[in-house]
Amino acid sequence: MTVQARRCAVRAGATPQAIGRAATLALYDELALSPKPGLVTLVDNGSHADMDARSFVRSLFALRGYFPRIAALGQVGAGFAALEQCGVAAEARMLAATGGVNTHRGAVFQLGLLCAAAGAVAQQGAPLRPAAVRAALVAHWGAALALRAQRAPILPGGRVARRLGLRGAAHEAAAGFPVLFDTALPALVAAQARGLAPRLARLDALFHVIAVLDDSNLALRGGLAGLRHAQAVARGFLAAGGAAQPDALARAAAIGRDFVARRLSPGGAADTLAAACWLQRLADL
Ligand SMILES: CC(C)(COP(=O)(O)OP(=O)(O)OC[C@H]1O[C@@H](n2cnc3c(N)ncnc32)[C@H](O[C@H]2O[C@H](COP(=O)(O)OP(=O)(O)OP(=O)(O)O)[C@@H](O)[C@H]2O)[C@@H]1O)[C@@H](O)C(=O)NCCC(=O)NCCS
Ligand SMILES: Nc1ncnc2[nH]cnc12
Repeated sequence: MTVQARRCAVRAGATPQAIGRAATLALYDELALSPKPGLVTLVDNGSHADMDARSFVRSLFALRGYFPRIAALGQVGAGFAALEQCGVAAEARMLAATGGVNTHRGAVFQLGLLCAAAGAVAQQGAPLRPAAVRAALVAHWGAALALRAQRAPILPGGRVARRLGLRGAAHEAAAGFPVLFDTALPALVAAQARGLAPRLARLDALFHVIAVLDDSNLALRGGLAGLRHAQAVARGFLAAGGAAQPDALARAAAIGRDFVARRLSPGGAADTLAAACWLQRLADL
């Protein structure tokens, strides 16, 4: 097979179905990571009385058709209104599957947009590199996202973020997901390059995200003080060596107990970690 033919064959793997399946797998990568301060894992509900691993698995199952669908919309150059309509319908399916519990609303938004951007890159026949996905997101829907971010937020998290002057999900998207591309993915890649196993590399990346993200879940649950506490604790964990520490898992579990005691849950950071896992999975398509 010629080099050119091999390249085409490689890109032929970047179908909306493959892009979307990678999103579902990446969300499971996130769910399965443990310990994860304040968040739901397969063995711990964190700071949540209303959801557990079953809620998230049901949610993933309900969203299994959404991510390929929105990637296909991106592939045909759909406008933001069509993406938003697709996302709203997916949210409804998610809520129906979870009995009204908000498991992946942020992931429906963040990973949905990213899948659409990956679909647009695949349509150009280009490799699904992170920089190409980021550029496609901004080029196709950057202006619409900037307008979307100006809309008065409806959700309690978005309202708290606006009141506190934080960059909530809508603003993070309008900025081209800087924490994902400039913090989460580089931290994940650097941890793997240092030889950390996948579990520890993902844990290290999660703490890098918690340390810098304006996570509206933390602000909603703990106010600005709660958000700043979580960020400071994450910085402390990283300053002590992060997930490379010999007792990293025990330290992360102790931080989890602290977050649960304060009812803190960095749901936005969890979604951003999942998106970083998804970007890495794209390289295999
Ligand atoms: C644009 C929307 C996200 C809504 O706009 P809004 O500005 O209101 O968004 P936020 O409230 O700021 O965030 C919504 C969810 O996004 C995650 N998130 C939080 N901060 C950030 C951030 N800085 N960057 C990226 N993502 C962020 C987070 O989602 C995760 O946490 C939720 C679970 O945690 P939990 O504490 O349980 O949350 P609650 O249920 O609210 O609290 P309790 O009731 O349990 O106490 C879960 O959603 C995770 O995914 C924020 O919650 C968007 O919703 C929207 O417009 N959607 C419709 C259209 C659409 O989806 N389009 C897709 C293609 S355009
Ligand atoms: N594992 C998790 N626990 C709580 N909220 C989340 N949002 C996204 N993933 C989550």
